[in-house]
Amino acid sequence: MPDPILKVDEIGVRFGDFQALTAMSIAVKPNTIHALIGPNGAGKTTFFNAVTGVRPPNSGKIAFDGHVVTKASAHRRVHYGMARSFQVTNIYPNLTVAENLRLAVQARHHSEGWVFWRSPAARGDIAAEVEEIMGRVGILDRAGTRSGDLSHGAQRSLEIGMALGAQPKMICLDEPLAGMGIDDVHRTKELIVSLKERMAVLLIEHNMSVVLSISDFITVMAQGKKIAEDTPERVRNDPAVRQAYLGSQA
Ligand SMILES: Nc1ncnc2c1ncn2[C@@H]1O[C@H](COP(=O)(O)OP(=O)(O)OP(=O)(O)O)[C@@H](O)[C@H]1O
Repeated sequence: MPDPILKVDEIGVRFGDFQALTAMSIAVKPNTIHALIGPNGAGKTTFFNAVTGVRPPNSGKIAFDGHVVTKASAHRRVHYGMARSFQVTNIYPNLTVAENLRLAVQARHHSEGWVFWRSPAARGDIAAEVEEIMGRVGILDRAGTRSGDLSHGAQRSLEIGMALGAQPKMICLDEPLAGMGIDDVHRTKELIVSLKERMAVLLIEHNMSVVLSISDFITVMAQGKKIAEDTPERVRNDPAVRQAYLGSQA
């Protein structure tokens, strides 16, 4: 059994007097899709923010790939191999798809201290990588399109592509299917499944049929706490999970 790439132990997040997260723990294994679900306000985004360094927790511990990152900056976490789709979304709408991706790939080379990326050979490597990413996320035919002119679905694909430019060990996707039409949902679902060949995927997603069909593990949250964690099959039949969802709709 491989060690988890992400290990979160009993973290808590408080906003003033409000305890938004209480003793949340999770272990994400390499090359798996681990989904985080729960009714609105359950604390999923707060948890993501704690994991990715947007808002570090008030208590508990977070380890990523063997490094304790509980209080580390978002930048340091990226350096260790954590990516978050919208965080690297600094998509420049006036640049083309290929130009945006080139910036993402170059940023990685730069942070690796590889100062020769301006050489013709390195430029060739970067161009090949950009092309490979566009192929993977399904926007190769949009290489020359101004990013601001992309459809919503293609823009989300570009966001994921930008995150892939960092060659992460884990990618955090916050509602990647939100606002997508049926075709884009299907394509993005296939893309997410393909990601786990190379990395772990931590996913917040409200589209339950997709979550149940692609996840290896599901953690269910309600009111800032973990209420269940299991395979999709078992989570689907868990009475506490049904109660949490029904309760939220009442
Ligand atoms: N900056 C903040 N200050 C105060 N309360 C906050 C803050 N951010 C979130 N909360 C509260 O923390 C709780 C958890 O919110 P969070 O956004 O993490 O839930 P969520 O599970 O992501 O919900 P959704 O599915 O609707 O996105 C909510 O009650 C929310 O109002």
